[in-house]
Amino acid sequence: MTMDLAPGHDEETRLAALAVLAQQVRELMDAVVLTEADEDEVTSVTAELVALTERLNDARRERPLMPEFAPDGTFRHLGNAVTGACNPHALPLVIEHTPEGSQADLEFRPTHEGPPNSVHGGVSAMILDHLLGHAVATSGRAGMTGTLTIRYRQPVPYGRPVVGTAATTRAEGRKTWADGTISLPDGTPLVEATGLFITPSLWVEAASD
Ligand SMILES: CCCCCCCCCCCCCCCC(=O)SCCNC(=O)CCNC(=O)[C@H](O)C(C)(C)COP(=O)(O)OP(=O)(O)OC[C@H]1O[C@@H](n2cnc3c(N)ncnc32)[C@H](O)[C@@H]1OP(=O)(O)O
Repeated sequence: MTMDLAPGHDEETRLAALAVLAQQVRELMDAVVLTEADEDEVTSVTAELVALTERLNDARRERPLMPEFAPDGTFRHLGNAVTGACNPHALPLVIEHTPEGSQADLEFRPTHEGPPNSVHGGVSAMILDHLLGHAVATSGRAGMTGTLTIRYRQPVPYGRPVVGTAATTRAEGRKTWADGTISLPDGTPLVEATGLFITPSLWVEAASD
C-alpha cells in the first residue's frame, strides 16, 4: 500500500524546517557565549536543552546529511560544517560561482571569537579552505586539501560584513593550486590563503571503472 504524504510534510519541507532549527541553534550558541544570566537560570535552561536533545535523539541518523543534488538540480551539502544549512556549526557559507572563481559575503558571529573582539584564526582558515576547495571543484578538478598556508594580515571582525574570494592559480596532473582572501567590503585584505588540492588517486580510479 502506498500512502500519500500530507501536503507540507514531504522531505523538502522537513529539511526546510531542519534549516530553521539549525539557525535557531546558531542563535542559541551566540546567546550562550553572551549571556549574563544567573546560575539558577543557566541551570534551568540547561535542563530544558537536555530534554530537547533527547527528543531529537529519538530519531537520530548515523551521520550528517550527505552531499546531493536538490530537486531543482543545484548541488548542496546540508550537513557540511561550513556550508550546511542544516548544520548549526556552519555560518552557513553561501558561495557564488563567479567568472574569477568563488565568492561569499559573510558575517562571523560572537561564537567565532578567538582573540578578544576578533575571529579565531582557525575559523578563518576553515572558511578559506572551503572557498579554495570550491573554486578548485568548480574548475572541474575537485580534490582534497593537501596543504593550506595562511597569512593573517589584520584581525577579522565579527558582527560586520566581510567578503571571501578564491580562484585557482595553476594545475599540474592531479594537483591544483588556489589562492583566496577574506577582506573588508572596501577590499582591505585581512587573511590570505594559498592551498594545494589533490584529486585522490582513488577518485580517478573510480571514475575510470
Ligand atoms: C557538480 C558541481 C559541484 C561544484 C560545487 C562543489 C563544491 C564542493 C566544494 C567542496 C570544497 C571542500 C573544501 C574542503 C576540503 C577539505 O577540507 S578536505 C579535508 C582535508 N584534507 C584531507 O583530509 C586529505 C587527506 N589526505 C588524503 O586523503 C590523501 O593524502 C590525498 C591528499 C588525497 C593524496 O592521496 P593520493 O591520491 O593517494 O596521492 P599520492 O598518489 O600519494 O600523491 C599524489 C601527489 O600529491 C603529493 N601529495 C600527496 N599528499 C600531499 C600533501 N598533503 N601535501 C603536498 N603534496 C601531497 C604527492 O607527493 C604526489 O606528488 P607527485 O609525486 O605526483 O609530484
